[in-house]
Amino acid sequence: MPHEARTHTHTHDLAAEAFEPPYPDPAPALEAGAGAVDQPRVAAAVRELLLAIGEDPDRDGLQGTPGRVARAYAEMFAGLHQDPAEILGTTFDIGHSEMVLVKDIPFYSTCEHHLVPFHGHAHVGYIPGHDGMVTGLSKLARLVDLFARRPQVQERLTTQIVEAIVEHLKPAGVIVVVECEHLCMSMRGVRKPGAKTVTSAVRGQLRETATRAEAMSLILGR
Ligand SMILES: Nc1nc2c(ncn2[C@@H]2O[C@H](COP(=O)(O)OP(=O)(O)OP(=O)(O)O)[C@@H](O)[C@H]2O)c(=O)[nH]1
Ligand SMILES: [Zn+2]
Repeated sequence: MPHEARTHTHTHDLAAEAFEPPYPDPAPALEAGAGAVDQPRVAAAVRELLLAIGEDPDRDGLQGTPGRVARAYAEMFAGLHQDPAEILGTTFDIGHSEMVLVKDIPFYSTCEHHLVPFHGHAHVGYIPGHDGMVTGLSKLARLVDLFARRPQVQERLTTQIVEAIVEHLKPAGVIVVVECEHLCMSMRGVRKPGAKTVTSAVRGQLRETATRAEAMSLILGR
């Protein structure tokens, strides 16, 4: 199983303890969005799907499956109905102007091509803007989940996280690195279990060679 998210800051005076724990975290925002997936419609479609693959949706083991899948989809696609502004609306003015990085954030997403999972870790770092505003550490992990809980491709997931931070935190720089295994490449198709795809998106000061190298060494130093 994925290891726990860890946090690096340049200075020890950043009172990380004062914030919420970065991960794991109950997700009330997830429940708020769950109602927006049309569960009866999903259940009807799953029943149809079972018939289409040659199964009997009325046999004992499958009777509850359409409803179960509908509830699972409400959770897995809740991010379609959530607004990043609500997550990143909580900011703290602590006058911190050094890099903050939450790394090894585990997540699960769904490949939009095959509707099977892809999963891995996201590393999210930023340098606060001139106003020194930071967000709660857990909010970065929530942001990853928000965009992961949609039909996705890894590249878009990566840039959506970066762009949301740019838009809502107005930071001096942002870096997001995402590493995943795609089950559509493992369990079917080309069948290469263990192959990892790494994507990154970088904005602002973190594009500069030295700052970027520092972020990457923090991300890679396990
Ligand atoms: N760029 C990108 N490609 C992805 C992602 N997830 C899945 N894919 C790829 O999407 C492609 C879809 O290709 P198609 O040829 O339309 O579908 P397919 O016949 O099922 O392809 P195979 O997986 O090669 O069997 C595949 O190459 C997948 O590996 C992703 O997050 N990013
Ligand atoms: Zn796929």
